[in-house]
Amino acid sequence: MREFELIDWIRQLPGPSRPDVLTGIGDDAAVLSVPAGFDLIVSTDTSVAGVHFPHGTAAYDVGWKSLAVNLSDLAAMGATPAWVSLALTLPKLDADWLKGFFAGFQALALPHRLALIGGDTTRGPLAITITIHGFCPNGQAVRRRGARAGDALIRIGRLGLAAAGLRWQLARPESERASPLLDPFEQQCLQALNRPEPKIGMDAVLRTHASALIDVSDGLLADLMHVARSSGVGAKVDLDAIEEFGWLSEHFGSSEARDMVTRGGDDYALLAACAPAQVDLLLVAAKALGHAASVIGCFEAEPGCRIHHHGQIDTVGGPSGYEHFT
Ligand SMILES: Nc1ncnc2c1ncn2[C@@H]1O[C@H](COP(=O)(O)OP(=O)(O)OP(=O)(O)O)[C@@H](O)[C@H]1O
Ligand SMILES: Cc1ncc(C[n+]2csc(CCOP(=O)(O)O)c2C)c(N)n1
Ligand SMILES: [Mg+2]
Repeated sequence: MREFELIDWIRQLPGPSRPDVLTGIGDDAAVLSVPAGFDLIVSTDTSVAGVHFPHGTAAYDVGWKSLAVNLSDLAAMGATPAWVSLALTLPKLDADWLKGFFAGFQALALPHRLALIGGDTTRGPLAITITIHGFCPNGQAVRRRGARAGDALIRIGRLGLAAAGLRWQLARPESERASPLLDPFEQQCLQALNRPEPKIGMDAVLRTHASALIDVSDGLLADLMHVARSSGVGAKVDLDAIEEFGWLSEHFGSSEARDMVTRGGDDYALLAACAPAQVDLLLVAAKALGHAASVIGCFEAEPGCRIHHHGQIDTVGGPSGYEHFT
């Protein structure tokens, strides 16, 4: 297969019919029409082999996760996704790998009516960069900066399981990392790492009831700190309210479990600030879509983040999540 054959093959993959794509793959640039009354919401995320996913990860999972992390950023704005562009850097053109990658990519793109509108293909160490575009009714995107003291802190999605999955995955030889794990809890954690479920489909509810939103990519505390700082408030997290902490403690002990839940990252859960009167509406909507959702703390006037655990209060200092270049 050659570069242009690959692009022709990508072009004929099934996609949703979207009248807002005036020109898609095949010209110097895509031509797109933003519906009247909506803001365009845009986000980019790169996934690099050995950095964002272990070497040896199944091609399907690489395709799924590269798109899932981008969908998660749009969910975290209360936006409805519409278009993606895909920049692929590949060490070689391997037809089987590409079929697997696009099967994983399409498994998310098709049900969410996402059109692939263009991209770029180059040779180099395996890396995937996706730019995702979506819409929000004018002025209604949910920002990081709207949390108020007294708001509840809600999580939508599991925390810490992906970090455990990463631990187990990195302990296996590269050649075995594309196969499932036998133990059901280990397999659940591996699934959380490789196939994060973006919290798409509750954008309207989030726009109505969330005062601030973020998705957890770097770690619960790191991303919570972004919301707290942007909003000019502080936050408290009750570790005992996160049931995964108990599950992980059984496997790793409470100190490592706490690190996985609070600093592990790769969760792609949403954190929402929400006025107490609206909490139940948000939780019901999230659970109706099958997501784990609960109140895990609250926002407070005092700046900084505090963790409550067994009646003890710790103030968060130092690195609180994943950082490149450390
Ligand atoms: N190289 C860059 N040039 C311009 N803006 C950037 C660059 N890298 C990041 N940004 C911007 O900085 C802000 C924070 O980026 P970051 O990658 O931390 O996003 P995030 O959504 O918090 O995290 P994640 O990428 O893990 O989902 C975003 O507005 C992003 O667009
Ligand atoms: C092999 C391997 N090593 C480490 C990790 C953990 N990890 C990498 S990037 C990141 C934060 C999100 O990235 P970004 O901030 O670039 O969006 C996390 C938690 C992984 N998934 N795979
Ligand atoms: Mg984000």
